[in-house]
Amino acid sequence: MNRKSLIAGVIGFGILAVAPLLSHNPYYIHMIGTIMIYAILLFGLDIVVGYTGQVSLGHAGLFGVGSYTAGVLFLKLGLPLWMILPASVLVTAGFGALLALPALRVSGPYLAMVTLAFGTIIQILINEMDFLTEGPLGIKIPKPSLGGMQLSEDAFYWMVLVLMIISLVVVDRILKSQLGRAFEALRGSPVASDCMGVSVYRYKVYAFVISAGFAGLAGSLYSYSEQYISPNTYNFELTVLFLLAVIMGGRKSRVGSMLGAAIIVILPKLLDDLEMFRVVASVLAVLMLVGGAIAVSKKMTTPRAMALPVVGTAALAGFSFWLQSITDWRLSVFGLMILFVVYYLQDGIVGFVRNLFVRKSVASGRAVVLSGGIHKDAIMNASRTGGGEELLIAKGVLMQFGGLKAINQVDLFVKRGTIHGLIGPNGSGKSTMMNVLTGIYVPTAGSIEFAGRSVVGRTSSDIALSGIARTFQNVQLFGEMTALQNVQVGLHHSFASNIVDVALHTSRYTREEAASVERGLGLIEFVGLSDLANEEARNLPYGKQRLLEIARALALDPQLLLLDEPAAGLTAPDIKELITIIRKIRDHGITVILIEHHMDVVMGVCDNVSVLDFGQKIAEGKPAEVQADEKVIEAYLGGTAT
Ligand SMILES: Nc1ncnc2c1ncn2[C@@H]1O[C@H](COP(=O)(O)OP(=O)(O)OP(=O)(O)O)[C@@H](O)[C@H]1O
Repeated sequence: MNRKSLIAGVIGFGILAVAPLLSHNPYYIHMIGTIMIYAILLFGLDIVVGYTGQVSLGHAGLFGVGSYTAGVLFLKLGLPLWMILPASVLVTAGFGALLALPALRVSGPYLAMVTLAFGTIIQILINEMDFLTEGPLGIKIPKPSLGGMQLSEDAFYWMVLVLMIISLVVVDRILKSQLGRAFEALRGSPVASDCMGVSVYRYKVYAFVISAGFAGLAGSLYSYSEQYISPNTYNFELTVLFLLAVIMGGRKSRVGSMLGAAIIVILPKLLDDLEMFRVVASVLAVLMLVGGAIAVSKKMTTPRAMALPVVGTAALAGFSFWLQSITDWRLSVFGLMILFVVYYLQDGIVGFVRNLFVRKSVASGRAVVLSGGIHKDAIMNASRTGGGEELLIAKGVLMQFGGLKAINQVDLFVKRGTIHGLIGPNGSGKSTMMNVLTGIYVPTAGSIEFAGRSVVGRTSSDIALSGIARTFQNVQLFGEMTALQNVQVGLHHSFASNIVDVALHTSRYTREEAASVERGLGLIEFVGLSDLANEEARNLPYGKQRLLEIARALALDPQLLLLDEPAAGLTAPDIKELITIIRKIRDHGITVILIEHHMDVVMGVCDNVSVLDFGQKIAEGKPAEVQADEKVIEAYLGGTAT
């Protein structure tokens, strides 16, 4: 956390801490308490929505599980607060796992439907299981006691504030650790994530379970806050409100979650009061006018693009003064505001403000100081045991897509410590072979052995961890992450620390994190991108992105590195540099399979070359032999071999 955020945080939380002393109106204190409770839930929901990019419509259900765990444990067993809070977290995390394990096998609209169904089932269960939950009657819970003393409204408020701050710190730490990077990576490119040994499915489930834990904590605090819980609270509207809060506040931001929580608690109340609504609509119109003027003057947008939101908010302000009563219009106005945010503030309020005022050449808040420790020899030497033997043995590999045989009975033998070229005309099956070797496709027939173990049928992440790393023909970087963070995802396997280490920043975690930064910078230096380590990957030129993919793949400490057209998009000097890099990689004992259309690269670095045409292997041998082969010249080089 930088100094400015720390000072802003201390001031903000300081104001929240003294609020009960300044305002003696219990209504407002209760309202702020509710916002803080919702914020705890939204910190967790943002992990799922903002970081892993999944849609969950089940969080009202999870919130309900947390509330009812607290309610039932109090009602039936009379347990104290210090037992009820962790129990609610654990039970809800368990329900989160129950939901996530089957649900996360699907994605997109299907996931939305499954989570929605979960929320509905929870509500029905709470209603029907009256032997446990008292059904529609609900459960009454008094304010909790601590040390034998029942907490007053103010004391409870302070407890919620402390728990919110702890939740914020824990979530922030998780998201800045290897776990957070895994969450972000699987959103950026699921296929690359799996091929870096970060199992997409497993980390989606982790994200869901962690998020459910926070929903459980929020739910149990809510039951104490309201002192009465009933099934109707945890309905579909609430789940939509939670999702909107994350989007409105701004995803991937803790401030955004707190802002979102404030909006969903305060806005409905504001819309109950016409005078208040007029004030809010007028302030919104002024903010939009000023914000729009700044954005246009900074050339971040065009006057034309700003015209509609400025006129729209001005019209809303005018409309508010024309209205006699707001009751009939409440839902329509709420809906309009939501539409406005979805259309014009897609990065939420925090994202909008950030774009407006912060000049970002560097990804916010995550720049790593480059001075000091760079790992001098960041590439691990691959084991050279029994040099010269075959590291990869593929026999009779067939990959069929419907009637098309993309690879047809191909044998491939790759010797340890060599650079093996795989060439052929467009559509000859080279990338398909890579995908088969890395578990993205399961071959229709044939066997593939890597370092004495079969690859067929294993998951991509398992294969990656066993020592096969790759780059992609269509670059698959994690675009919103910095170059260094991309490489750190490749170093995920070097972390043994768990979520507790991350939350407490134990010495094991801090040591591993520091080592991953050091090695990551070393690998970035190895591919010549040192001055771009803190740049978001999506902002790098295409050629540099390819080099970054190589650094990320090397982070896996592979024995075999598959390079899929690494020279595509590189300038002539960059290609020379690339050839040097590939040779240096081989010198570290790492075996390379190289797909490339640039013949000078293939001829310059490869020890052996296999040639594919229409899915079949038509030639194999030393580069010079292959170059002179009649069939190759006919099929691939078109008689222009030099
Ligand atoms: N998932 C898929 N479904 C159907 N057909 C596929 C699939 N993947 C590849 N193919 C087909 O398999 C054949 C081989 O494609 P592949 O991408 O492996 O060729 P390539 O040699 O890598 O070509 P290029 O040099 O253009 O990348 C092509 O005809 C392609 O359309």
